[in-house]
Amino acid sequence: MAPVNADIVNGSKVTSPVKKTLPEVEDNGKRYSYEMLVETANFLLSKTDVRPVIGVICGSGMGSYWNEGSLAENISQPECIAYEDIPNFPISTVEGHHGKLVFGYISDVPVVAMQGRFHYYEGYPLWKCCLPVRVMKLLGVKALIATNAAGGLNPNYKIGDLMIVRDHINMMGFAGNNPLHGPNDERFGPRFPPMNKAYNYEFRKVAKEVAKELNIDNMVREGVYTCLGGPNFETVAELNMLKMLGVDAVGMSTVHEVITARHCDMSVFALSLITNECVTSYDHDAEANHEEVLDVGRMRQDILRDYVSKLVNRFVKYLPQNP
Ligand SMILES: O=P(O)(O)O[C@@H]1C[C@H](O)[C@@H](CO)O1
Ligand SMILES: Nc1nc2[nH]cnc2c(=O)[nH]1
Repeated sequence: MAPVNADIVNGSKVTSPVKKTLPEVEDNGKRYSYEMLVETANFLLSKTDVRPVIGVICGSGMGSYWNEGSLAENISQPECIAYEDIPNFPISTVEGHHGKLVFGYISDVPVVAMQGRFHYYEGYPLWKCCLPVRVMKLLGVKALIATNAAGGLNPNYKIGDLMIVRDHINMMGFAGNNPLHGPNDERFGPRFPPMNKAYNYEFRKVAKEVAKELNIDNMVREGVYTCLGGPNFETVAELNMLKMLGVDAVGMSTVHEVITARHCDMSVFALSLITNECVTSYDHDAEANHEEVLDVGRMRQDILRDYVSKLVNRFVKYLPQNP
């Protein structure tokens, strides 16, 4: 047996890249009330004059890391608020991830973008990962655009493709892990919300039209996304099971955000960037890795920025009007 690495055992010379002080993510079962989130929303409204109608969640490689050309970095008249300065907000713990809300304008539409999202694998319960979605609702946001990086399971998908999410399979929910688990506050939405129209039909239709206009329809697909808890990537057997279930792309986010958004009656559009091919054979040498995810994000950031900017401009006419 190989000798134990004494440097690690005695802890004196550890060179691990892990941050020395890990952030606190435990919530000790404490839930945040409607009133606490109103306080958070009022704080944000007091810091900016922007009154966002569309919320954007930037996935890995789409502005959640420092990418100058990304969508998040190209919001006009930006006003940024760090998560750590926002009352009741979690903080981003993913190494290299930004953690800020960006208020401003995309195609002249007032928006708020999350530059860095919260993942279950960071240690946050699902309801806390989705807390910003409820805050967006209280800010007046009517539609959510959630983007993510995902592994392509559909054999026709290529690295760098974009997948409009038609539907999802809530794998974590099958095991009872749901962002709506626990007491329901009707001020957000009903106890038993439907999910069969989770991804807005008009938005998906417009997204396909815009893909044609931008001449990127050859790389834009439409399919089913699933979220697993992560942080490990999947085994060959797991991926083959998901394939049988009809999953086209696999990631670690979005599903719970979409459930939370639909619960409070926001319209939803979601887009996956296919960053890697899911390995469904034991003969295949490739291994999924986060660097590849980021590299493909960088490679596609200009296209994503232009695509999502145009979508924001077109979605605006489908937003529900105030009574
Ligand atoms: O935030 P998203 O869903 O884009 O991030 C995916 C899932 C993991 O955080 C990461 C894996 O590389 O990409
Ligand atoms: N679960 C999962 N998340 C990803 N995010 C980017 N690629 C992948 C993948 O292959 N699997």
